[in-house]
Amino acid sequence: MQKIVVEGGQPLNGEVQISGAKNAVLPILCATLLADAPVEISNVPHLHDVVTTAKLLGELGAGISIDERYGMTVDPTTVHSQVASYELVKTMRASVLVLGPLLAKYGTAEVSLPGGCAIGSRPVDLHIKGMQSLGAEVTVEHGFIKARASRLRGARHVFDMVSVGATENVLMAATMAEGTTVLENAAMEPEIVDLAECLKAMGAQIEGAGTGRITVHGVERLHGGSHAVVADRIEAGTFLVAAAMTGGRVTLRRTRPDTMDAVLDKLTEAGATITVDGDRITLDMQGRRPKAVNLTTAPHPAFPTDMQAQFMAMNCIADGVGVINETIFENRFMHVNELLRLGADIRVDGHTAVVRGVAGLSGAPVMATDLRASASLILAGLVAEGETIIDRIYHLDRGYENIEEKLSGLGARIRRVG
Ligand SMILES: CC(=O)N[C@H]1[C@@H](OP(=O)(O)OP(=O)(O)OC[C@H]2O[C@@H](n3ccc(=O)[nH]c3=O)[C@H](O)[C@@H]2O)O[C@H](CO)[C@@H](O)[C@@H]1O
Ligand SMILES: C=C(OP(=O)(O)O)C(=O)O
Repeated sequence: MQKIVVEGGQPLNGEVQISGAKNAVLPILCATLLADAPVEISNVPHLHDVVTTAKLLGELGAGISIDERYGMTVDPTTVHSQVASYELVKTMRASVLVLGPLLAKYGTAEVSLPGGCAIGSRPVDLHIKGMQSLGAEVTVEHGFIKARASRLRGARHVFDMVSVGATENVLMAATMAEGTTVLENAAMEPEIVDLAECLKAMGAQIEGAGTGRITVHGVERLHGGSHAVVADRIEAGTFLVAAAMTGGRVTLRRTRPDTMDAVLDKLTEAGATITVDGDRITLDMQGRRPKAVNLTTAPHPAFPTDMQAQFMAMNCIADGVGVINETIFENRFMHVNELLRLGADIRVDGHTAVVRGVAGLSGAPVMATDLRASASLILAGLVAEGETIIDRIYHLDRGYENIEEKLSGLGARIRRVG
């Protein structure tokens, strides 16, 4: 099995280009199922999850073509199946996002229940309730969500809690429903705005994406179109934390700074000088040690749960004590025990982790448990003395494009072995 080996001690310096967002491209690829002609998606990141989604769309019958310039064209006109198998859904829970498009377009969908994952139980009840509000008959049988509706009907739907995936699924379904849908307590993440932009390019009528109330006027059909995926704010944040932890100076190209307020504020609080120039973000730490920061994860625009593990790694070597509250997922502290193996001082009590900064970490073999946990271990490895060997990096390949090449380009000593 492949591993990543990091030798700590190099401050990062230089420029790096940020890829398209994993959490935007996955729903967008599912949304292409709604169209009645090919849809071209550009700025597609090379990620394992994108390959899995392409396989899923292919299984449904869609034609997929890929060009070298990070472009992907999905031709949904050949779709002949409305069944998403357990084999694919279990490896990537975002597969559940084909439910809304298939149901809206074909009046039927059978999608395997995704099950939980390392970070929490992750139910899909809110997705199901949303489809029921639009008039679908939904049952759960033999591990599958089975949904039917001759045509979905627009409705007012209030989400019980803020969910990115449920908002996306119901938004996609509503685009082809009869009449108007109003989604209240909708998630406001930038990836939802990007999905709505893509749907609009396909002819959907959507207002209010990026706010808590999204209004959708259903249309009879969606046509082909083209869309460029928004920059990955989590990848960008991960590189900024890497620069801050190593006392370096790094410029990110092709970012969307307006989607990153909470993360940029926390990095400034940690002592970094941040400069934004159009789509470029420069972080300069001038060799200083970061100051510990307190943070609480919450839905956008508050601090993202997908950056919690990386900031925990930074607090491990920061000056002072940082208190981290995780409010989104019930089990998203799996990286703690691995960071402890590197010499960190962290105490967990329920949803709170108290991190006391230590003068230095020491490299050791560690195991990645989930995507962002893997990133936090690389970050810790960049400052640890000696070698940190990270196992189970398949998690990392789900969501980071060429991370070791990008970090090497900034001067890190990192390599993939095995
Ligand atoms: C592919 C993708 O975009 N993944 C992101 C998406 O995941 P995902 O869309 O799965 O996350 P949600 O926003 O739905 O989850 C938020 C919370 O709602 C709960 N919940 C969700 C749905 C539901 O039907 N019932 C329910 O109880 C979840 O268990 C969790 O506690 O948003 C998360 C929160 O920003 C991010 O960490 C993930 O990276
Ligand atoms: C938790 C994440 O992804 P997913 O929802 O695909 O598991 C993530 O991107 O950090």
